[in-house]
Amino acid sequence: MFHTQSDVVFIKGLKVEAVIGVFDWERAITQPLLIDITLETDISRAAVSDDVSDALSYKEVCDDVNEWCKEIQAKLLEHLAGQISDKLFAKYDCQKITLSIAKPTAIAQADAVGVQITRYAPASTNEPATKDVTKEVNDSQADDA
Ligand SMILES: Nc1nc2c(c(=O)[nH]1)N=C([C@H](O)[C@@H](O)CO)CN2
Repeated sequence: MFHTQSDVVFIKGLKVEAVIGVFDWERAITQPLLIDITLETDISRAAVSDDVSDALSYKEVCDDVNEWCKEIQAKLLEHLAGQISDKLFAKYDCQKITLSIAKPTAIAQADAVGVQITRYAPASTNEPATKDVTKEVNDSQADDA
């Protein structure tokens, strides 16, 4: 089958205040995060109907991501990015997600530091988009103890 279109809904520079970081002092404060998200999704229906209920609403995504960042309170940006991408695939009809999360105040000598991930929708929407490494991590932490 030939694909004749490729559409995205994007969010640039979403500002979220959340607990994030590996150090003890970071667990006691909130820090700003700057988040960019690109969701590959078919916009044909919304383009014809002009009805937001047919669209993947960037407003709803912004509200969800803001809430999830505050809830997750991740240590690593990698963990936060993986969790958010899994949640986005579980809730929204999209084929591919590119997500970058920057910490603009983490390193004084840098404008921002962060991670960017690209993930494709799992074959079944019941599966997480990221490989489940929970057992590997638990086993290796048990070995270290
Ligand atoms: N690849 C990463 N490196 C680092 C992270 C991170 O989340 N991913 N986090 C930290 C600290 O929390 C740092 O932001 C404190 O300044 C260090 N490196």
